[in-house]
Amino acid sequence: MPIRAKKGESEALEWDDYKSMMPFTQCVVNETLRVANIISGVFRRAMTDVDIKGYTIPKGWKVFASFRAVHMDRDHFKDARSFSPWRWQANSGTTDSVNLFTPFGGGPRRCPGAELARVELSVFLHHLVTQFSWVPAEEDKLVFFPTTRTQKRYPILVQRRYPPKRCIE
Ligand code: HEM
Repeated sequence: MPIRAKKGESEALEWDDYKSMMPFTQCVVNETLRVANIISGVFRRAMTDVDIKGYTIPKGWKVFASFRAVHMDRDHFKDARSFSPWRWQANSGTTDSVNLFTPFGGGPRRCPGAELARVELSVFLHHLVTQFSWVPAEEDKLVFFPTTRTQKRYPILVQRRYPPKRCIE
């Protein structure tokens, strides 16, 4: 792993090491969170009357802010239903503002575990793809409603790789 190779044998990996490397893994994590986030949105209560795009959300009403609706909107993400990590390479992956990609919510209640979740996903993906290979155990089907998921939870047959695959990031 290039990150490990840059450090001394007994030197621990640090946050900056992780942040400086694995750029494509970050794209895969982003794309996974865009297409199949476990959380599809958040509830908010209007503390006052809120005017938005010609509508009024009256004080006290609850609204559901659907991240999923935005993340799967073709106007913002080309071929929105395609899993394409490469879309995150060129730019932020979206056509404009940061509010178009909010898998961890936003504002003062934004998920405090966001970076931990991302690093855990990155470490998991690194070990999965470098040390294991897999094939589908049975035919499965991808569905997009009410959320993105596989009908049979995508059962797989896993094999350890000998030797492990080299990481090229
Ligand atoms: C992929 C993994 C995760 C996703 C997609 C996720 C997403 C979210 C979202 C959407 C919210 C609501 C944010 C809002 O209301 O604007 C939230 C809140 C929260 N998350 Fe996460 N989360 C993840 C992992 C984690 C982890 C690993 C931790 C802690 C170790 C964590 C701790 C929390 C806490 C404590 C809140 C409540 C924050 C508050 O209400 O002030 N989450 N998360």
